[in-house]
Amino acid sequence: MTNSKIQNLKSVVILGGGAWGTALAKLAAINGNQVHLWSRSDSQPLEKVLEDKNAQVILSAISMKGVRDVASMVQSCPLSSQTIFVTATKGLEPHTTSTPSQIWQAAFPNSPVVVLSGPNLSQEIAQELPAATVVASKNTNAAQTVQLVFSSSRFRVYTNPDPVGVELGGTLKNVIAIAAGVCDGLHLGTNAKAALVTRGLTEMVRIGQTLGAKTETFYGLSGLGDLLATCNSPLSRNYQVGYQLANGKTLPGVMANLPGTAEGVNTCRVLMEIAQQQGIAIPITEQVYQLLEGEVTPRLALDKLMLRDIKPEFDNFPTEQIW
Ligand SMILES: NC(=O)C1=CN([C@@H]2O[C@H](COP(=O)(O)OP(=O)(O)OC[C@H]3O[C@@H](n4cnc5c(N)ncnc54)[C@H](O)[C@@H]3O)[C@@H](O)[C@H]2O)C=CC1
Ligand SMILES: O=C(CO)COP(=O)(O)O
Repeated sequence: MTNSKIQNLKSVVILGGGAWGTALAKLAAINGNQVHLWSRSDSQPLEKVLEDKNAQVILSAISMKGVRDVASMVQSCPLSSQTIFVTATKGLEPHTTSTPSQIWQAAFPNSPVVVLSGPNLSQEIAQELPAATVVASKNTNAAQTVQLVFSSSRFRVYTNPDPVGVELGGTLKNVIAIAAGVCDGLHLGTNAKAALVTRGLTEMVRIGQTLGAKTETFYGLSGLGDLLATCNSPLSRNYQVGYQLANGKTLPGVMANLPGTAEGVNTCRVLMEIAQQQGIAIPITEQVYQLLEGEVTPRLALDKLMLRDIKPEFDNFPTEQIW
């Protein structure tokens, strides 16, 4: 272990004993950090764990529906103002449309908050396969501390100064992954899949720009990288939702048998609210939404996308570059 790593050893508490929290706890432990994985089935209350462990880094891998409750539980615990919060949740809160990092930052306005997101299918990480991720924060020192906590020979961690972009990349791609599952479930071929994923990225960038993200971030690991991983893997729960809907299953039937959380289902609904409020064109998300609501069949959703009004490829292409 290098000197910088030894100096950086931290007391890390991971919140959420699901697939991702468990995988991240193992990654943090590789470097010799003291790691405690807390879940609501833990025999010890959260307050006691955070106090006993003197947590320096608290990472939340709670699914979106539980983030606000868990953040307010943590608020009532005595913590040092130096504590770094890390959020690894990929979702949006219904009605408030808040991202998980916004919820954590509002709960702890004086503490650094870091977003951890990337192409990280937890089952592959549990199998000890190599992967890379991004830790993003406005607080560079906090991002670098978290980078050292998780970096190892099988997990390469990059820092990034655009937490909004990194968080939205991981969140928005889940909706496109549902569409990719439909595409594969209908056996539409490689051309169709490439078109879907590429236009999906355009849609992600459009939403991201409206919500204050940097466009370049979407072309990195947390955007394109995660989009590629999730849209191409049957290990993705979001992909599975789309694949099984295309094979005639109902949404309640798919959700009942899904291992863990498919955040894209809820995210899609929140995105429709945002798009309507802000006037953003998100045609793929709109068809995924109608499919999830049972308003269209997978085939009709495809036809509606293919037969939209014809238009230029890019919204704002610099005219001097057009031949
Ligand atoms: N599994 C994966 O490959 C990855 C998942 N993620 C994201 O991480 C988050 C968690 O994903 P998974 O671990 O796969 O889901 P999961 O469904 O396996 O686990 C979710 C965890 O959240 C906890 N939780 C939910 N509501 C709670 C509440 N009110 N109080 C206390 N605990 C609560 C559950 O008990 C469970 O431990 C999701 O937002 C997901 O998108 C991100 C990267 C990879
Ligand atoms: O975010 C993920 C991979 O980076 C996990 O995707 P799913 O939630 O679709 O399984």
